[in-house]
Amino acid sequence: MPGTDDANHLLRRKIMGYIVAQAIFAVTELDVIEHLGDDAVEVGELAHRAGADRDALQRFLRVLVAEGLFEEPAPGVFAVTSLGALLRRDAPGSLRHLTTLMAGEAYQAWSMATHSLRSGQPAFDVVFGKPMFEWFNDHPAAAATFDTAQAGLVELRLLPLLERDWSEVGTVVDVGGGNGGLLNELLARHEHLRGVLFDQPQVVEETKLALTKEETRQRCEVVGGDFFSGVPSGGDAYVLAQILHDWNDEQAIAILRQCNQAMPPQGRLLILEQVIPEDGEPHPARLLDLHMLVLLGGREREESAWRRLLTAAGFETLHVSHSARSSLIEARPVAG
Ligand SMILES: C[S@@+](CC[C@H](N)C(=O)[O-])C[C@H]1O[C@@H](n2cnc3c(N)ncnc32)[C@H](O)[C@@H]1O
Repeated sequence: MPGTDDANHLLRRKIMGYIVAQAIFAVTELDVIEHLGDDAVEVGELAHRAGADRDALQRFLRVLVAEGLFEEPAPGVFAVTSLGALLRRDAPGSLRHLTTLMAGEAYQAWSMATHSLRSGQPAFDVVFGKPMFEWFNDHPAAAATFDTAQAGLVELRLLPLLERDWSEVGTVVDVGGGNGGLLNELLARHEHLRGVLFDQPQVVEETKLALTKEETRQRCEVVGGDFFSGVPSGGDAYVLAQILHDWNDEQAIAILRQCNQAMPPQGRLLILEQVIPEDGEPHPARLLDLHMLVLLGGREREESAWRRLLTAAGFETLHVSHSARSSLIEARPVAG
């Protein structure tokens, strides 16, 4: 086709990029991938199963065939590719939860991205009238969806934490532990560990229900509070998973200082985040960096920025290990 490779075509695709994302959100919301299963299904039948308009579904799917999520082995017959199958609810490391987190309120916040560009402040607050976590406090159903999606992504991020040597740790405090998914996994795999789950009071009320295994529940204390005012003391290790990227440097240092004050001199701080590679290459963490700005005024950080932040909060960085899905930064309080 003439002109497909030229700059005009390339740029038009980028400008219209949110159409692809929205098409993915929409077919995910109608469970199209679940309705297809492993079969190739005629679009009329698929539309019936998913409760979609036949013509619209065919047009949505053809956009996503071009994006590699579906294939059309015969005209009007569709099947899921291995890429699309990553959105299945039961796929190991399913990315379905990521679509939940990118759609809805998050997507609406992006409509005011220029505000973030001008001011360095979160667009979410302008669109919804208050900061995101405060807004969630007033909207429990949306908060529950957010918490469930966060917990669903835990599987992707957890590996560097699980692979760590926990033999020296008795009690682990999960600061901002959400609905307990991470601690659940950790305690289930390491039977000697005791856990303290710490989050906002209204979040931990829900969390008590999420600690599914009775045996795990017995080894886990659930504490409500505000990590800007203090965090539970007495832990050997303090986990901050996807917490500090929600906040700007000043706020992140304030949270880190609270952890520093709560932990013993030989304690360990374990930060699980996406670290932006310093090489300038495209990376999902770079996109997430802007997402954190638009939603929360937060940021993703390069390793050098993490080290600076930790130093400012009275920690010594011990090591940083990178895996495909997340990085684990380990630090200890500086003596004195
Ligand atoms: C992005 S979620 C991360 C949840 C979990 N650590 C994970 O990895 O899935 C951020 C968490 O910080 C909690 N949070 C926000 N502000 C807080 C505060 N002031 N004190 C305690 N927790 C807070 C939220 O309730 C939420 O559960």
